[in-house]
Amino acid sequence: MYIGKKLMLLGSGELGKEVIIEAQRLGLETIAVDRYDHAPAMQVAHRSYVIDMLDRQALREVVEREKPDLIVPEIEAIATAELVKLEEEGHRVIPTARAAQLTMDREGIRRLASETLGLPTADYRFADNYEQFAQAAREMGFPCVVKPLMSSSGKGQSVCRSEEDLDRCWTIAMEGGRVQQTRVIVEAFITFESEITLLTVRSASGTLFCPPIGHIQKDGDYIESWQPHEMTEHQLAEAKRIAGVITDALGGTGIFGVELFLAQDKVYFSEVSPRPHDTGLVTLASQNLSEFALHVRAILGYPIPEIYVTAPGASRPLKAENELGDYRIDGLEKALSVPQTQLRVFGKPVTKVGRRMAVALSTGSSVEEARERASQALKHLSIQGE
Ligand SMILES: Nc1ncnc2c1ncn2[C@@H]1O[C@H](COP(=O)(O)OP(=O)(O)OP(=O)(O)O)[C@@H](O)[C@H]1O
Ligand SMILES: NCC(=O)N[C@@H]1O[C@H](COP(=O)([O-])[O-])[C@@H](O)[C@H]1O
Ligand SMILES: [Mg+2]
Repeated sequence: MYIGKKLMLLGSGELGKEVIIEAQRLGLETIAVDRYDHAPAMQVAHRSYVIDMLDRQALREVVEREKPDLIVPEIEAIATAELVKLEEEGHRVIPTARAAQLTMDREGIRRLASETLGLPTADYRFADNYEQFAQAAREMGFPCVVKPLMSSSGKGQSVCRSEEDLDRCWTIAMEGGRVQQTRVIVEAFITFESEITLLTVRSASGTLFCPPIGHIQKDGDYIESWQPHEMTEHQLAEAKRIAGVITDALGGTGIFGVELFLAQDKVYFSEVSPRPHDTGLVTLASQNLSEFALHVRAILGYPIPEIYVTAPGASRPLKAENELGDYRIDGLEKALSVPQTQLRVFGKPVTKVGRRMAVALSTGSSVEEARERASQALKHLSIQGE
């Protein structure tokens, strides 16, 4: 068997599963790492390890044991200081160890974007304890958005609507972060018309932008995405400018999900993932090369001659409503009877409230048709306890 290089994925969820599949298509040997066993990407990788990825020593041990050519972070919560050291010692971290470190928590990336690069963002304050938090919220005004520094998919996030809401929001933030810490960010609430992810690829072919992906979020997590999203010429130009500036500052090669809010006359930078983005799952159906294929091509230094939408597409994730140790997903047959529709079932070992378990992907002759189909397909799916 020809195996070119060894790729180690740090984080092995649904996004990583697709990365591993694409890596294997180009002949790579793949290793999946995560904090729990039987994670989605582990089910398709050549080998896997279960470690606490926030533990510097555990991370070093697995890297030294496998000596991968490429270390590919898939989630934020990794001991990124150790990644910086490993990079200094000659290991290659995607896109760069500094990018992983800056985006690991909200403070690094927000200060870089706003204070160093001068990109437009919501006003914000950081707070270390309840008193500072209450003061920050009053300064931002109500409503404002409260988030733990290290969390994703909306965990620990809430909108604080009034003085009376402070206690509730503080408790949510303290209970929802990925690590035990009290520091939070309080952001001014932006009333936007729509929000997008501008997938941006840094590659041997230069910096390329995918057509914009529109999405809707509920409780800080995405519930629907579609591509392409309609934007004015001015909005698109500004979105590309912002994405170009932030991805140049992070450097390296690979795909980045640049999250932007589109308001009446302004485009705001929200955050960036230096890796495939959940809303970009739609590209599995709608693009000539998915965001996962693009990530792998870019990090291997291969050319990307063009990126285009093959058909307008939409995605709808299936989220669990209960915590179940043993579960099955019902309704696949009906969902797959919807025209131009595919499913990805992630194979996560257990459900949790709000956990994304599968996704419906549809295309159509218009974004509206694709959205309608994905929503039809999703309605057929349900999660049952065994
Ligand atoms: N300042 C804000 N004003 C208005 N809405 C906001 C603001 N910040 C976040 N949101 C809403 O909450 C969503 C999630 O926020 P954010 O992307 O910061 O969270 P996250 O936990 O990092 O999510 P993910 O990791 O899935 O990208 C945004 O996409 C947006 O819909
Ligand atoms: N917004 C970031 C995102 O979507 N990340 C994706 O979710 C997985 C964690 O899922 P889990 O919490 O269900 O284990 C991550 O591993 C990644 O694939
Ligand atoms: Mg986000």
